Amino acid sequence: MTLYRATFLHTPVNPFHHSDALKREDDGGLLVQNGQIRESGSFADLKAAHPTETVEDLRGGLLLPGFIDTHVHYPQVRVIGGLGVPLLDWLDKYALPEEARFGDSAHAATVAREFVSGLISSGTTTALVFGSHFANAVDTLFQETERVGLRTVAGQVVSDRMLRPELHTTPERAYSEGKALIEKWHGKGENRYAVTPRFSLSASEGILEACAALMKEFPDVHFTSHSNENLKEVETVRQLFPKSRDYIDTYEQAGLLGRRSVLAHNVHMTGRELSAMATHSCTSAHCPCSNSALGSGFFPLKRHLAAGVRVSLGTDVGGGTGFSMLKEGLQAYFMQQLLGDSGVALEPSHLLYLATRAGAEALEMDGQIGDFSAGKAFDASLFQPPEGSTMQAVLNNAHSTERALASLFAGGTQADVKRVWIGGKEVFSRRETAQAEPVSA
Ligand SMILES: O=c1[nH]c(=O)c2nc[nH]c2[nH]1
Ligand SMILES: [Zn+2]
Repeated sequence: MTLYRATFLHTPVNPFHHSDALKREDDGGLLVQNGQIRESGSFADLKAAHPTETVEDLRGGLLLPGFIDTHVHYPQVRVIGGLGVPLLDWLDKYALPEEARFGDSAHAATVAREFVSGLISSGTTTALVFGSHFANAVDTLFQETERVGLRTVAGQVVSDRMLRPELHTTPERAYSEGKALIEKWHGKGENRYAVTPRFSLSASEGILEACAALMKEFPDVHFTSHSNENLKEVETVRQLFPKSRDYIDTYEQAGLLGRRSVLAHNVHMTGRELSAMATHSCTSAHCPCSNSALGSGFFPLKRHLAAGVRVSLGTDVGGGTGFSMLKEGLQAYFMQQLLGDSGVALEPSHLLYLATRAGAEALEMDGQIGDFSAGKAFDASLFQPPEGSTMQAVLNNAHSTERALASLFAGGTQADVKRVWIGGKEVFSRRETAQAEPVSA
């Protein structure tokens, strides 16, 4: 066993429901055996109870549960920064031309490495990933996540209209390729499968039926898609599905909504859509950097909370601006502040929860990951700014651990991630003199 000694923070319960949800140990201890936290508390108590265990001293930084990114696109790493256009133009101009390249297996493999290392070097240890339209590229992604050890829920993206011909499939192929990927990867190591129609705009009823058939056959797979992101998209979906009551209903009628369903964005929601999401116990993945970059709008967090809809956080790379969940937390905070009375005044506890435990709940993995309670996997990121950096001065002089956490969300970047563990295995360690690189498996 290893006894980690660190200043740590976590949110074992939901701060939107419990005012004292943020737990912190200024001189804490986490006793880890076979990748699992056995005991969690103050270092002095754990040391007294286990005097002979090896101590690993992580003091000098902040140890947080690994981030859980619940909406991120594997084939969009290289289009980060396509600014200045709204969603549908952004897809045509930036995302889809790049995604069409993933039929090339060498390109898919190179970007899979860029993608996985981008996530873990940002402190993300679990991700719900929009895969590629090409089954081979999804297979390549799973090989890379398995090699590195990233906890991954991912799937082949399926569509049969309004994108580009090379990205279109048929309901029959969507079913057969999805089934083969599920049989190969779902439940293998830390990989799980998510049935992933791109969005109702590009998915006929036939594609949604094929998705539903997969979910019926494999009831414990996940479901993810986009919804209600952009007003032009919402209007087009309304015209394409005249029998549906609204956007959410296109998925609901197909039988795709449930406890393991995560819908990204949900910026433009009717009251009925929010109650349908609450009824089906699904999650909204809020992607504030993407919503800002694409001018999609303000996420109605207050209405989600009032309706009892789960909310988690996603970077939405590459509509989003990078892999940092710290930046997403800050942007979520900014946008809620700008909403005035219609916004929610987010505190550091909310930001940490949204970036960690909320994602675990969205994926129904909260019994396993998301915080530092005993029984959870040791998925953790050590934030320790480089010597001489501004962030080091700020953290070293913070008046409290909670203030340090707020400062980390305000100014922390990938450069501040020093070490990352998944299931007790170190998957990233910053080189002090060279570019950050993942530790190979
Ligand atoms: O932010 C987004 N990124 C995408 O790639 C996409 N596809 C459909 N809808 C989308 N929204
Ligand atoms: Zn997206």
